[in-house]
Order: sequence, then structure tokens, then C-alpha cells
Amino acid sequence: MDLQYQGSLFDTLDLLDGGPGLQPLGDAVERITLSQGAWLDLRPGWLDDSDAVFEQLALHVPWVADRREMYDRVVDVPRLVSRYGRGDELPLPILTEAREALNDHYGRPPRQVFETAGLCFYRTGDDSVAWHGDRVGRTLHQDTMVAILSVGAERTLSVRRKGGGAVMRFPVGHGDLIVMGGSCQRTHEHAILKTKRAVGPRISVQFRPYWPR
Ligand SMILES: O=C(O)CCC(=O)C(=O)O
Ligand SMILES: [Fe+2]
Repeated sequence: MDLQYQGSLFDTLDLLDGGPGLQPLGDAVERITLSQGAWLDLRPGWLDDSDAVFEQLALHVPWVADRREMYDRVVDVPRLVSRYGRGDELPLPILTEAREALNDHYGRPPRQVFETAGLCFYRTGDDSVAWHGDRVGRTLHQDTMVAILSVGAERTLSVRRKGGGAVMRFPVGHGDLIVMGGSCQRTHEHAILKTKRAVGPRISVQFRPYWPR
């Protein structure tokens, strides 16, 4: 039995046993302070039985091809997405639990309450998203938070100061949580870069505060 199969067998058993579960946040969250008021919080293995969650999301979410405004054009982004706005029911109850657990942990600061969810599906190493800061916070002077829960195979979230600088690499997958906070969206950029390595599919769930356009 290979390890991957073993993983998904345990996940299936876990599902029968009451469904997927979230480990505590609290002290298990490691803060990494970046420059200019930006920070990252890491909580590896936050969601257990994440393979089962990956399968459910891959099969049941209404995925669409991603498009993104870049300078004066709208371009295709090689990945699939599905967006859940304020008040929309999320595709799995465990995601609603995850959003509430994040809000409890961070204490719901004004304008930084997690409300929306963006889901991204990277099918192969050719699927990616280029360097960017998220619109929520990129253009404003207020701090914000973007929390990313990753299920499925591991990919690398790359982070650097806006416009260049040393690249920090964070492997994310298999139920890991990473939260970008403070000034991160306006002082730093992040990306999921293409890889030539043979990687399996990954889905990320990004929780964000609601900011009107
Ligand atoms: O998939 C990820 O982990 C990051 C996605 C992202 O940065 C975005 O959609 O804005
Ligand atoms: Fe982003």
C-alpha cells in the first residue's frame, strides 16, 4: 500500500467517524514578521483528513476558468476558481467552521472579519497565479488579512517585497493554514509559480474580509 493511498484510506475512515476536523489554532500558530508591517502566520496541519475535503471540493464545486485584470487588460489565469461572496453558503460545512475558527482566533478586528471565500484549483504544475497583492488591501492604507487553507498536493506559496527582493518560499498543502496580515497585500507580493516537478492537484481556500469595490 503506498503512502498516498494510506492517507486517503484514513481520511475516509475519519469521514465515517464524524467528518473532517480542525486542530486548535492558539499557540500552534507561528508568526513570521516581514518588513514594513507585514506578517505571516503558519499553522501546518490545521485541517485533518484534508484528502477527503479535497475530493469533495474537486467534485462538487462549480469551477470556472479564472480571468484577472492586469494593467489595462483582462487575461486568462491558468487555474480554476469559484467565488463565494458575503452571505453565500460555503460548499462544505467544514469551511464555515474554518472561517468561524479564524474569526474567533483573530478576534474580529474592525474591517478584518473573514466573510468571503475564494477557491482556486491548480490541476497540474502548469497551473499558477503570477506575482500580485490581493485587491482587498492592495490599494488602501488599511491593514487586512487573507487566510489560505490548502488541501490536496503541496505547492509553494512564494512571497517577496513588492517589486522584487529575496523570495521566501512556503510549502502549502495537506490541510496547512497560512495567513497573510498587516500591510502584506500592499507592501509584498505573493504567487503560486509554475513548477516542472510532477505535482498532484491542489485546492486553496482563501478567506477574506468583505471590501466593497
Ligand atoms: O492559491 C493560493 O494559495 C494563493 C491564491 C491567491 O493568491 C489569490 O487567488 O489571490
Ligand atoms: Fe492572492
